[in-house]
Amino acid sequence: MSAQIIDGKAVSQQCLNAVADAVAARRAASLRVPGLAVVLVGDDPASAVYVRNKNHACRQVGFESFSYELPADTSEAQLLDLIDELNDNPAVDGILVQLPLPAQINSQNILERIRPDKDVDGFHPYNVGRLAVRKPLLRPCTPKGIMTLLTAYGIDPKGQKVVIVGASNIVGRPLALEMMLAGATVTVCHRFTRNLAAEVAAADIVVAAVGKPKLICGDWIREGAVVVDVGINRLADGSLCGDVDFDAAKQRAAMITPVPGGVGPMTIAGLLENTLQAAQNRD
Ligand SMILES: NC(=O)C1=CN([C@@H]2O[C@H](COP(=O)(O)OP(=O)(O)OC[C@H]3O[C@@H](n4cnc5c(N)ncnc54)[C@H](OP(=O)(O)O)[C@@H]3O)[C@@H](O)[C@H]2O)C=CC1
Ligand SMILES: Nc1nc(=O)c2c([nH]1)NC[C@@H]1CN(c3ccc(C(=O)N[C@@H](CCC(=O)O)C(=O)O)cc3)C=[N+]21
Ligand SMILES: [Mg+2]
Repeated sequence: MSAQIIDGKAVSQQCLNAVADAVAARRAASLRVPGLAVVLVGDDPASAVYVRNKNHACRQVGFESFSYELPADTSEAQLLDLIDELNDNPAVDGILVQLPLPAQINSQNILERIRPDKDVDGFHPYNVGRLAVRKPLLRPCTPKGIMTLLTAYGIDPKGQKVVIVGASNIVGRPLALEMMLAGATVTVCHRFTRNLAAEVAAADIVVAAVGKPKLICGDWIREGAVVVDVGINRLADGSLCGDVDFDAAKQRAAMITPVPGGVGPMTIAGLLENTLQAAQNRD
């Protein structure tokens, strides 16, 4: 048996088409075209790829996109000034500051400076808190994208045992909240988890978000489980690979997301949906 491959690229395209239709409707109603500002500090090549993908998606849906590429030695004060400017710019509906930031900048100070209603990453403590109390406003893009992808494939986490490997603020932790909200029984694994293989083997749905190539072995996967691979690891030969040993896992899973073409495009779709939502909320 070989798993069905979950096509994140195709589902993300449907999401982007829906956003594009909404933008066209706004234009027809003489409403503002949504604007997304993306800020990149330094010249991390992987980050530059994401920024390019985001700009491309903005063009595709008809958003206005503002791109800021600041030198690696930018100070925290300079970046805070830019955030203030974007917070006050009425053409900007969403602000995304690409993480990680250089060491001289305290990321949390930056994230907390972004107006919560323009926080399309959903990383501001206000938006995290709204999700935690089950009243989400802007939801973190990768967890949101994963929930959309599962829904598109008819996978309902309600009552299922979901095991999330990774507990970061940007993926694992908010995904645990999303899954709880959806009625799953959730286990979150991290560096101090004692028997990762046993936790994964108990899962109906496994999500890997660690950043270590092939950390999750194929023979850990329960027969018939759903596998969602968030990891984006660049190998020495330049190719991309996830956190799951894909070829082995697909022999056991019922469905599995590939890397690339799985969760990554859904993150971008989630970001553009959030930006549209932020614009609608500000009308
Ligand atoms: N496809 C997409 O759209 C996106 C992909 N990514 C990718 O996902 C991956 C994870 O990103 P991110 O969440 O930012 O990463 P972080 O490095 O912020 O978090 C990694 C998490 O994994 C845990 N961890 C580390 N080693 C182990 C281990 N051996 N066993 C179990 N848990 C472990 C850490 O535990 P602890 O908390 O104890 O330190 C931490 O919670 C990366 O490859 C990144 O590039 C990220 C965002 C979006
Ligand atoms: N403030 C902030 N918000 C983020 O959402 C954020 C961030 N910082 N820092 C880095 C991570 C990573 N991330 C990805 C987004 C899209 C793809 C993506 O589009 N991937 C494609 C193509 C990848 C490629 O070809 O390189 C795919 O998986 O098919 C990947 C990774 C967002 N992140
Ligand atoms: Mg930092």
